[in-house]
Amino acid sequence: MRSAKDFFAPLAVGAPAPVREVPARPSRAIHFFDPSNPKMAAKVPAMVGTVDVLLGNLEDAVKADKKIEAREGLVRIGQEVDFGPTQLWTRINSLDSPWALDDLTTLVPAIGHKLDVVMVPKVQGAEDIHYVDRLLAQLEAKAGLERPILVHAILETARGVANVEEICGASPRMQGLSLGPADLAADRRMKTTRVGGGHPGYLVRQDPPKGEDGTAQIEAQRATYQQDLWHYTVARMVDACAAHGIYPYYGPFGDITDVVACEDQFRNAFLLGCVGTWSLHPKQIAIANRVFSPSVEDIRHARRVVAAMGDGTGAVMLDGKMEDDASLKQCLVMVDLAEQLAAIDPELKKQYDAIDAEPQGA
Ligand SMILES: CC(=O)SCCNC(=O)CCNC(=O)[C@H](O)C(C)(C)COP(=O)(O)OP(=O)(O)OC[C@H]1O[C@@H](n2cnc3c(N)ncnc32)[C@H](O)[C@@H]1OP(=O)(O)O
Ligand SMILES: O=CC(=O)O
Ligand SMILES: [Mg+2]
Repeated sequence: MRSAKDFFAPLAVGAPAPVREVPARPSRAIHFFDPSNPKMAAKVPAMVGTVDVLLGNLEDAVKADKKIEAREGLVRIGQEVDFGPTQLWTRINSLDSPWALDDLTTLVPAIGHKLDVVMVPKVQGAEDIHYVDRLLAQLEAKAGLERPILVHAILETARGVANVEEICGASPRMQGLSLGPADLAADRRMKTTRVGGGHPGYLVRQDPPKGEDGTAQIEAQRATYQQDLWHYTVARMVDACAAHGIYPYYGPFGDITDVVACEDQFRNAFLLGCVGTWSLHPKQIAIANRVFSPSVEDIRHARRVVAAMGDGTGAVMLDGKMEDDASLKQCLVMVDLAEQLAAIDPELKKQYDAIDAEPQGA
C-alpha cells in the first residue's frame, strides 16, 4: 500500500502533479457517441455547448470490427473540434480486452491535452485503477502534458460493487463512478433484460383486505407499487463517492422512447445525490439537463432559508416548518450547484436571476 505522503506524488518522472481536489465541473449529461459512426461523428461539433460532456465511446456498442476506426475517429474529432466549455471524455475498452492498451497509448499522445476524463469499464477493484493510474502517468510524461487526465470507473460487476470504497480511494485521479446496470445485471445474474430502469415484476403489494369472518382475501384487487431495482447500488455508490470527494452518476437508460420513465429514473438518482447521468440519444440530453439542475422552486426556497438563517446557526420557522443549521446545509448544496450551473448555462442563469426580481413574500 502506498504511504499517504506519497499519494500526491506523480507516478512517473515528468508527469503532471495529481490533483488534490476533483474540479466540480458541471456534468449533468455525459453524451455518448460512436466515433466510427459517420452520422454521429458529424453531429459532434454542433453539440459543443449544448451538453456538459461529450464522450467518445470505444467500448460496448461499438462493433468489434470498428474498434480501430472508432479510436482513430476519436483522435480526429479530438484534434479538429474546439470543445469550448464542453468536456471531452472517452470510454476505453475493458482492461482485459485486446484494445484497451492501444486505446490509451494512442489517445494520450494524440489528444491527451484535450481529454478531461477516461472512463474505465468493468472495474473490479483498486488494482485496475492502479494499473491505469501508472500507465497514464507514463504516457502523460512522455507527451509532456501539463495537467493529469482524470479517471472515472463504471460500477458494473458484483466484485466492483463489493470493492466500491477502495475503487473510489485508489488514486487522486478518481473523478467519479457511474452505474452500469446492463453489465451489472448480467454479472449478478439478475433476471432483467432491460438496460437500466425499473421492472414491473419488482414490486410490493398492498396487504389483503379482511373478509367478514376476518380471513385475508388474498385474491382481492390490491394495489402494487413498483420498486427501484437500482436503489441499493446507487445509494452505495453515492456514499462511497461522497466519502472520497468524487462524483456519482446514474448510467444508461436504454428505453430511448420512454422519455417519461427515463426522467423518473434520472430524478431518483438526482435526489439521492448523483450529479449527472449518461445520454445515449440526443433526446436524453434535455431530460438530463432539466433533471440535474435544481428547479427554480427549490432555489427560491433555498435562498429564503439562507436569508432567514442569518449567521447560519439556531432554528427558525419558515412557512410552518423548522429550519436549522442542518437544513441550511441542505439548502446550500442546492444554491452552490445553481451557481455552478448558472456560470455555464445562460438560460438557467436567467431563470435563477429572475427569482431576485420577484416581489418579497412571493
Ligand atoms: C449498456 C451501455 O454500455 S450504454 C452505452 C453504449 N451505448 C451507446 O453509446 C449507444 C449510443 N446511441 C446509439 O447508438 C443510438 O442512439 C441508438 C442505436 C440507440 C439509436 O440510433 P438511431 O436508431 O439512429 O436513432 P434515431 O434514428 O432516433 O437517430 C436520429 C438521429 O440522431 C443521431 N443520433 C442517434 N444517437 C446519437 C448519439 N448518441 N449522438 C449523436 N447523434 C445520434 C442519428 O445518427 C440520427 O441522425 P440523422 O438524423 O442524421 O439520421
Ligand atoms: O456500461 C453500461 C452498462 O450498463 O453495462
Ligand atoms: Mg457496460
